Amino acid sequence: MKITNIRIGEISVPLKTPFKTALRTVNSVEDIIVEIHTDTGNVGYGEAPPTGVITGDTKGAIIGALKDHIIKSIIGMDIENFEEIMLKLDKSLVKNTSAKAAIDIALYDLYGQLYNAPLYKMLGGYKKEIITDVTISVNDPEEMAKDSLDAIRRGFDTLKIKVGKDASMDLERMKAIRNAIGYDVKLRIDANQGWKPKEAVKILRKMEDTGLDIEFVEQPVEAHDIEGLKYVTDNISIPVLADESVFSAKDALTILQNRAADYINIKLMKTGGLHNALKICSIAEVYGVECMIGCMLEAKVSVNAAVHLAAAKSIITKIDLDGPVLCSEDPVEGGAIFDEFKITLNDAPGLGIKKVNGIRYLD
Ligand SMILES: C[C@H](N)C(=O)N[C@H](CCC(=O)O)C(=O)O
Ligand SMILES: [Mg+2]
Repeated sequence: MKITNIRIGEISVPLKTPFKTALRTVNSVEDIIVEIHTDTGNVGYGEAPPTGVITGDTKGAIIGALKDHIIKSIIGMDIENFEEIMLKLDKSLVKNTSAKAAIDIALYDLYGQLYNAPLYKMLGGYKKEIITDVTISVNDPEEMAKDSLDAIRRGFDTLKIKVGKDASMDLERMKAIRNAIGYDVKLRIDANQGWKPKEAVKILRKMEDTGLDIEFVEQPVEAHDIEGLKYVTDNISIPVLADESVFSAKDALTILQNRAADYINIKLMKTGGLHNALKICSIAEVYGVECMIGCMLEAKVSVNAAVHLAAAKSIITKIDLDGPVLCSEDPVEGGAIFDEFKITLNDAPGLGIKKVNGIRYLD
């Protein structure tokens, strides 16, 4: 199964409501899609969202990385030589993890098709169904309480609450939500780097003292501030999950060796795809540290790949794969079925994607 052509396109999918974090506000998913075509007539699909404030990858940078570096380095190669293709992909240029992830995902899709097996079974096949949380955007406390109640009515039993914007309001936000929803639903919070270390400890201790029952706090401080992350982890009881601080397997090792966080959030757009995400799973297994699998604002192609990984690996115990349910439309035919909180895999080969509708080709 030789790679004969790699096509690049873009899709645009409006969100149901604006997505707001401490880092950005977004109204639609604007992602790059890749199709890897082979001499056997198979097509592998991949996707990359431009999340400049987190990965540094803009739309132009993703297209440039694909056209000027990555495609040239793997065209003509045989999917049977999978390890060799992955080495070429890694070495094609530094950083640019989103462009690499799009290609890595499409290659794994073809790898599954080559051996006629669904990807989650090839990676471990731990389960076939997973349950995701849903994100509540950062707004004023009343609106967040209302959005949380709506999410519970839709069946979600775990909410990921965005905080870290106008820090003085964060305690009020969480009190308003807890008062509205009661204690049967899990609340995890994500500050998206919005606090300083001492400020984070102050706010989180108040949340502890108020009995808000927070499952964990995600990325309280700036991504590069590992010392600050450790300071927060050492000084509160709520567990800390590292997100923007961990891109590579080496980053994960540094966090775990220093006990700078309690959990790791794996995202394919940070790792450069599944092959590096698998390395983080192995490191976490060695340390006995559970992982979350997350996504950026992504449609169903790349989130599908994350679903396969989540279903394959027992070390992934927390799921934040709500990208597709935040979208108002689904451009993807085939693949996993997203029914609000419940995500069910099927046993079609690879990712099981039949078609992506509405692609505007850029080649
Ligand atoms: C969409 C997902 N639930 C999420 O919250 N991801 C964010 C980053 C998303 C983005 O800005 O595109 C995160 O975990 O920080
Ligand atoms: Mg996060």
